[in-house]
This record gives sequence, C-alpha cells and structure tokens, in this order.
Amino acid sequence: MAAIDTTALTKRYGETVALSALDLSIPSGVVYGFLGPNGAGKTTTMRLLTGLTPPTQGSGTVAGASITDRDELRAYVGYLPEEPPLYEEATGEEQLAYIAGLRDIPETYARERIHALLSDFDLAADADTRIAEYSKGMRQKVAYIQAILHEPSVVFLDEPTSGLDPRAARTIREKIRGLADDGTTVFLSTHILPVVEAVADSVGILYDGELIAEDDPDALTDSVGTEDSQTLEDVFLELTADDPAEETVVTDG
Ligand SMILES: Nc1ncnc2c1ncn2[C@@H]1O[C@H](COP(=O)(O)OP(=O)(O)OP(=O)(O)O)[C@@H](O)[C@H]1O
Repeated sequence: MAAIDTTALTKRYGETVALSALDLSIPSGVVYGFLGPNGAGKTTTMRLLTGLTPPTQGSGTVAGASITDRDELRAYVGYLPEEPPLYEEATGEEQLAYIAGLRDIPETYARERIHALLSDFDLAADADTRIAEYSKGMRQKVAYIQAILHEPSVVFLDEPTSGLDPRAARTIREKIRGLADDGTTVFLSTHILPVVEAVADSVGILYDGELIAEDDPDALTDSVGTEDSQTLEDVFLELTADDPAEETVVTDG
C-alpha cells in the first residue's frame, strides 16, 4: 500500500482550479520533493492531504486513512505549514509539551524526546524562553519539532529550512533523510532546489494545478535539455516557463 495515494484529486475555489485531477502513488520511506511555481497548488495539495480542506472531487489516502477522515489522519500525519501556529506566550518547551498532550504521547517519553530534539537544534538553552522572544529561525525549529514529535508515518513539510542558518538547515536536511531511512515518508515542498537535490528520492513538479513531471531527480535532469550538467533548477525553469523559448535565449552580457 502506498503511503500517499490520490485519485483524480481536485480542488476548486470558485472559478479557480487550484488542483486538477492529481494522481499520486508515493511509497513508504521516501522523500518526495514537491515543486512548483508560486500559486501552482502546492499548499492546497498539502492541506488536502492533511485533511484541512475537503476535495471538490477525487479521493486520497495517507497511511491508509482517508483524507476526509481528519480524526484518523491525525495520528499518522505531521504537518509543518508555511505559517506554523505557535503560542507566543508559551516557552518552547511548553509549546511542545502541549502538542505532545494533544497527540497522546506518554508524558515521560514526551519530556525525553522534547529535550533530545531541542538539543539537536541548539535550542536547549532557550527551552524556557517565551516564543514571543524567539527569532524566526528558532520558531521554525520549534515548528519542525512539533510536526514530527509524535513520530508520524507521513510528514508534510512546507519550506522547512525557511529562516534557518546554514547549520540548522543542514540539521533539518539530515533529519529529513534520517526520517525516510527509518521508514517515514516525507512530502517536501520547497523552492530551495539544492535541498531537494540533496535529499529527494523522487520529485513531482506541479504547474497550474497539474502534475507535469514526476521522476527521480537524476532521470528528470537527464530528460530535459541537451546539456550534460542539468540541475534541478534548469529542469524546473524549463518545464514551468510560460514561453519555453525564453529559456533558450543566450545573452552575451
Ligand atoms: N482559500 C482560497 N480561496 C481562494 N483561492 C485560493 C485559496 N487558497 C488557494 N487559492 C488559489 O489556489 C491556487 C493555488 O494556491 P496555493 O496556495 O496552493 O499555491 P502554492 O503552490 O502553494 O503557492 P506558493 O508557492 O506561492 O506558496 C492559487 O491560484 C490561489 O490563489
């Protein structure tokens, strides 16, 4: 059974087709890089797959649970949204303990896990500081930890390295790879293509609500253009150009 499975998944907002008949079949234990220009429908897809918004048409399961059954999904799914909800008045540790309670993680285990994760992200010294006093990067680290705290079998990450310094960004990349190697499925949406190149087993490119390409990163970079050293960025720009010809213009400036 695929970890993420969708059939003709569609979301419309009035006249706007945010997602059009998406068919996905993503196996367990892989990092799936989900790319697309602004407004392509990536956030919409993640909100559908985490049960936060209902589909207009089509269906899907995540870890075997229907995406329309939010209660069942909750145990299996973690989500780091673009703007994570955090309580300004709570300390980092309080925020995570609160989430652990919501997720029914036994208290002693939760405390140990929270301390270990805070320390992995160099946040141990700030565990008792209010989130209102945290920097953007510190908030992002807490938000990432809260998404994976209950060891979900599928985790959705929207720009997980946003606002992070190079060391923290590397820690997240290593964590993402480690999660997948331990059998977790990671659905990773980011505009930072080198991150995808570093960790993704498979890549899907969404354009105007449609999945226009899907393959492993090497196959994708081999399939587009004629140059030997194509990067994922070259492929992305070529596939998502309004006018493909513009990508072949060579300037001598
Ligand atoms: N709640 C909403 N109501 C109306 N239209 C929406 C809503 N949410 C998204 N849309 C529209 O759906 C389309 C897809 O938006 P979405 O936020 O999923 O894109 P995205 O790929 O995540 O973009 P970005 O990279 O900029 O975050 C856009 O045209 C957007 O305007």
